[in-house]
Amino acid sequence: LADRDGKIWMDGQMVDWRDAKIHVLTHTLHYGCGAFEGVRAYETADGTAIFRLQEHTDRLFNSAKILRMQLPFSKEELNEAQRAVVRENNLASCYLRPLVWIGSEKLGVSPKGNRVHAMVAAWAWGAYLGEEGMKRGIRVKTSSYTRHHVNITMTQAKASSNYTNSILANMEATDDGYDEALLLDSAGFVSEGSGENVFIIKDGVVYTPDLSAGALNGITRNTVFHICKDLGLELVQKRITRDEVYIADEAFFSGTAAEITPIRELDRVQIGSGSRGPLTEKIQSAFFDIVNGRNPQYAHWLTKV
Ligand SMILES: Cc1[nH+]cc(COP(=O)(O)O)c(CN[C@@H](CCC(=O)O)C(=O)O)c1O
Repeated sequence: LADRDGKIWMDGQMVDWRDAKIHVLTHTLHYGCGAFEGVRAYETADGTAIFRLQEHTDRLFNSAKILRMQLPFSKEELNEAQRAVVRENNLASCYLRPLVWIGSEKLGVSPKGNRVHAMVAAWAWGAYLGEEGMKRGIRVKTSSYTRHHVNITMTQAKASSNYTNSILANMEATDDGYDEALLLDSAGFVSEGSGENVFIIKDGVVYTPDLSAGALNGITRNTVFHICKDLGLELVQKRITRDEVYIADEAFFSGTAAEITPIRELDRVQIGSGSRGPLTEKIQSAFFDIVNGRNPQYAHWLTKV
């Protein structure tokens, strides 16, 4: 990803892609205390627009607050940086990665006195879990790694350091021939995927783990809440067990990168028909209508670049 043409917004300046470098003694590189966002821009009939930009920027600032990082830029500056990066790279649709990190003034556990930096990059990124998976559903394995306990890492922060847990879970699952991992919390209840929130559907009711299971408060998860309301589907947040997933009629992941990705089996147990379920398809279709600007009710969620 490092060797390409383009521009990256870095600490207030638009720099050439290949020049967007940091020193090897950068504090976050060693200790992982940084925060990031995953944001998507979609091509609408009215031009390219970033989906729920403000919510993502709000979460980035909340993540930084939780990590006791004082950001040197305002929310407005970060919003404008994201719009500019999409324009500067002439991207009709893309994935944006804002990142904030702690600089290289000194090492040692305490980063006090180190400068806090910010950057935004954007690039074209298709179906996170594959086009086929979006239609047919993917194969998921319950991870042998436990999702963070809510007081071991800060699960409402999209913190870089939280992702070693995700990386290991995802690599174990794909090494075992699956598409993604599903992590349980320290009490054994379903939490989320390595990079997604999870939903199941049973007898027409949509369920998702409540946030006490350590899942990130996903913006796409929240978008699904609105879609369920629009479709007249009851949505319940509750503790979910792995065997409730086995006997569900449908299941899917939600995320900015993953969008709405159906799950067709967990641990080689087929879920429902073993393919994308009918309600999942309705939710997925409603999602793409919204992000592509075809649903005027959600025009306020789209920020033109
Ligand atoms: C752990 C986790 N849980 C839930 C979500 C869904 O949150 P939201 O995007 O606000 O609906 C994401 C986003 N994962 C981001 C990073 C993916 C990556 O590979 O990096 C993303 O989807 O952009 C997570 O990383």
